[in-house]
Amino acid sequence: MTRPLVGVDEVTAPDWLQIGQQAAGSGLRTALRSLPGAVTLVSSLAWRTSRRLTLAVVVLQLAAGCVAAFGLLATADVLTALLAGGPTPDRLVAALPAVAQLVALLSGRAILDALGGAAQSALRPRIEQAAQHELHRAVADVSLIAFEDSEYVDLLRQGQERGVRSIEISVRGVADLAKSMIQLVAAVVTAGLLHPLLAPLVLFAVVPEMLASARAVQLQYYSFLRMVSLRRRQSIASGLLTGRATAAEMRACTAGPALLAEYLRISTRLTKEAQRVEMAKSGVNLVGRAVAGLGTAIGFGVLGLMLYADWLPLALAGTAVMAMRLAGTALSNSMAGVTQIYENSLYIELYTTLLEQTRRHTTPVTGKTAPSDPRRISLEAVSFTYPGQPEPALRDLNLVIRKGQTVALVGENGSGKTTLAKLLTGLYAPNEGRVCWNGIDLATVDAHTVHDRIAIVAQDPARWPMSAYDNIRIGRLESPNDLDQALAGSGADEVIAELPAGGDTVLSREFKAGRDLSGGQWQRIGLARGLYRDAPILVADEPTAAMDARAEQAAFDSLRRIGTGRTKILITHRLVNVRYADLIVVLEHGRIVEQGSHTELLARGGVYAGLYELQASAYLSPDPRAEPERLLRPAN
Ligand SMILES: Nc1ncnc2c1ncn2[C@@H]1O[C@H](COP(=O)(O)OP(=O)(O)OP(=O)(O)O)[C@@H](O)[C@H]1O
Repeated sequence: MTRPLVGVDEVTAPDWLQIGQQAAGSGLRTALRSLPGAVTLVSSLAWRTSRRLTLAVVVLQLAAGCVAAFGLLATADVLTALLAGGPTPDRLVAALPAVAQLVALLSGRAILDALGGAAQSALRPRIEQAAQHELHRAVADVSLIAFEDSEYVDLLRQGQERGVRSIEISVRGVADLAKSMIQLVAAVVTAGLLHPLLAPLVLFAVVPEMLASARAVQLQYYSFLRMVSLRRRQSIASGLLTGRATAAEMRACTAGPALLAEYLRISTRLTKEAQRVEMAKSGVNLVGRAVAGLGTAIGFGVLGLMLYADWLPLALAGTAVMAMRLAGTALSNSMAGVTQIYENSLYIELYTTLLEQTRRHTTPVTGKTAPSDPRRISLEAVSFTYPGQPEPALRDLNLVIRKGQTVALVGENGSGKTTLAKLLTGLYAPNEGRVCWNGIDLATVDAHTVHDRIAIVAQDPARWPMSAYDNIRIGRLESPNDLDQALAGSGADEVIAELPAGGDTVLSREFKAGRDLSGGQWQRIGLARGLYRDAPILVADEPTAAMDARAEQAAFDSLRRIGTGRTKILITHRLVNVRYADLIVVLEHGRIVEQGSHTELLARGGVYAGLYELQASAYLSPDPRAEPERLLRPAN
């Protein structure tokens, strides 16, 4: 097989996939045992969503089932009257009260069915909304590091897409199952009342079909689990082919045909798998139906024998046939309900697993708050490894930052600057050691109280599909601040002045009247957001990488000007901008190799001095072409 162009062919299945495989591979009995869990989840969600509607659905279904039983008994009365002795007109007249009763019952059932359907239709979207809301609420609080765990991210997508939809579908399954079970009981009891032998007879035909459809569902789910990784690659490839982010480079690199071929390769494998599963399912269903047909024939045979042996009057035999038909329909409807719930219960399991994992990735609420204006931020023997990575990104770090200091984190690509900033601000928790504010371990306080004290200006700021003003205000929506100061300090005022509707222009091309910005313009908006947030700790991670020289100068000037009481952590590769920092921390391969002021570090002549001189010489050299060798030599 050729090496995939997009992603990798996953060799090890994610943990949540194995949970699903256990469920799908454990045979019908275990599968049936998983039903109560799904029914309970759906019912409790329904109950929490709307007690009134849930009660209405239950009562109406129950009533419809009872009416069906009485309908059967009324049918027996009609047939008994019609098949009794005497002249036909007399028999017809005698049957009239039972006929009227039957008509009333049939009409009643139709009304109950309609009302039950209406109550169910009103309940279903509400349950879906409740399930979605529960999930969103849980995921909104999940620790940031969870998004670095590819298994969790995959489970999140699958559980959200399929899990929530499956809950909605299962509501119908549960309601149908309840209704048809009631009808089935009514039919079996009525048949048993007519003759005890008739009760088991009505079940004969449907059991094989039931077993077959359960097996077919298992096959389908197995296939879904096997193809998860491939399906993810398919959706990524499709996004690359049609997405805006890659549109320009795809054309400029003429990568379209290669991506198209990759998409075709993946989708062909998926199509073949789908065909294979459909064939297997058809085979299983065919066998089930053949055996079910045999069961029906045996049922009718036994009924014929009972008539022949005179164990049953003809009128009751007629009712028995109707009871068999009702039971048959009810049983196959129950089976459809069971199948629907079973099929969806496997996906609902994804939803519940997702909720569990989300809670596992969420730091429990302790009720303790982080210091509101930390005087001292300290790292004590901190190490940090990204989930699933063999090597730590940061090792054994010790560092103290004091309130009001400007601290610059410098180092080559991948040295750990961004990761360190995330640890200092409580966005990530260390695997070893402690990150403390005023001596309080951040692991012991509620995460949102830590987040409340920080502002992040990212290199690639979030591009909210909102107005330009709201893109800045989202920095602190709950307590409005001085927008003008943030606009002027970041240069975002110049960006907004050029927008067609000023600050009210929506910054997204997904909307007709929306506008997009250049990378540097977005950085100005991101900086304005950070300034507007006005938090005691500000992290600026390559905040000016895409800005022009004048904007960069202005941005660093305003970062320098902002409140002396605020602690600023700057990450930048342009060392000219960090000379004024109170503390410069130099990272190499996840370790702090130097720290001190600009003058101290230059005097030391170490890594920082080497990097600084390299950059400075690039500007100072009268003719850079004359000595390219020296400029490119790594610092020692
Ligand atoms: N999400 C992630 N999952 C796994 N490893 C990561 C992740 N993000 C970063 N790393 C790894 O952690 C190390 C530190 O990365 P980090 O982004 O902190 O470096 P950096 O110094 O900020 O780099 P740059 O200057 O390029 O922004 C690198 O080896 C990087 O490959």
